[in-house]
Amino acid sequence: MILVFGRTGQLARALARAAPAAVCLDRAAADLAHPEACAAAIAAHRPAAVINAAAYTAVDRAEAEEAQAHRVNADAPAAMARACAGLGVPFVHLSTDYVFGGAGGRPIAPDAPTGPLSAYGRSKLAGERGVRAAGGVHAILRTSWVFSAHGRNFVTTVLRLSEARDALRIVDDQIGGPTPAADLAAACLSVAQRLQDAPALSGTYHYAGRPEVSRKGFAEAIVARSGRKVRVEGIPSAAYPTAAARPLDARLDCSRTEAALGLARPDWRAGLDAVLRELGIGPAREAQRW
Ligand SMILES: NC(=O)C1=CN([C@@H]2O[C@H](COP(=O)(O)OP(=O)(O)OC[C@H]3O[C@@H](n4cnc5c(N)ncnc54)[C@H](O)[C@@H]3O)[C@@H](O)[C@H]2O)C=CC1
Repeated sequence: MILVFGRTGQLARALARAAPAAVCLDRAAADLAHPEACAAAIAAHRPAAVINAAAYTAVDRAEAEEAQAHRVNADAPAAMARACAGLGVPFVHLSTDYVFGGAGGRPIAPDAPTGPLSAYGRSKLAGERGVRAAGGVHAILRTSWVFSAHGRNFVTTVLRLSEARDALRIVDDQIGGPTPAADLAAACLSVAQRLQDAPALSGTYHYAGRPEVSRKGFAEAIVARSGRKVRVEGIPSAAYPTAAARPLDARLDCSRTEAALGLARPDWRAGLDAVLRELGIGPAREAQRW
């Protein structure tokens, strides 16, 4: 049995859909603000593998709640990783492009120097370190720009705003790889399986959708493929101040993931069309811009 921390988030929902036999724990069953409760849950369920799909993901709010973000994103995964190491079962943990500064001008390799710009990024980086320090069989999957039909994400936000406005102002100087939650879930399950057979594959991997795109380009694709009529205008990040700074160039180099794990990068356009179908929005037949 696979044990999943998280039940209502984007990734957790996609995991539950892809692996109906998985046991998914919500906050009432295991609150990541109490790391010892997470370790106890692992001991109680004695799973074959553990995937941590829960996290403190309120990037801007984390600036004012760094201690809480650290507990959830660093202390809890470290406790989970130690519990997994004790049982000898693989632990799959999710991390983020926000552990990087994003000024490199080229896709970022997994062993590139980190340099988070935000409290959220620092908390996720500390989580990575805690997971590695536990010394067990593990994979840290860094991903970016996750979207699905559920919750607040870039796709659902653009769709919501496009109903109410004539024009959207979207930053055009941030680039990255949008990642469908469904593909990310499949990747997590695949990695969990591979680690059971080949623990030496333990390590840090990048998994993000392709092709790389600016936030504005992503918004344009959402508008076009959903048949909305709203205009998309580009603005610099400097014109859209947020509490937390974001990396401008968050392209993740995923070649190690492809070579070592056989996981190809998902095409986010296909994932976007699937999300639009799930939401009953369409048709996604506008002229392909790529
Ligand atoms: N959403 C994104 O664009 C990105 C996400 N990630 C990472 O991917 C992973 C999955 O993210 P999503 O599914 O998009 O996040 P989400 O925000 O959709 O879901 C997070 C889940 O964690 C749960 N949670 C928060 N605090 C908790 C606590 N104290 N105890 C128990 N559960 C708690 C929430 O209830 C929610 O169900 C996370 O590790 C996140 O840091 C990485 C890069 C980008």
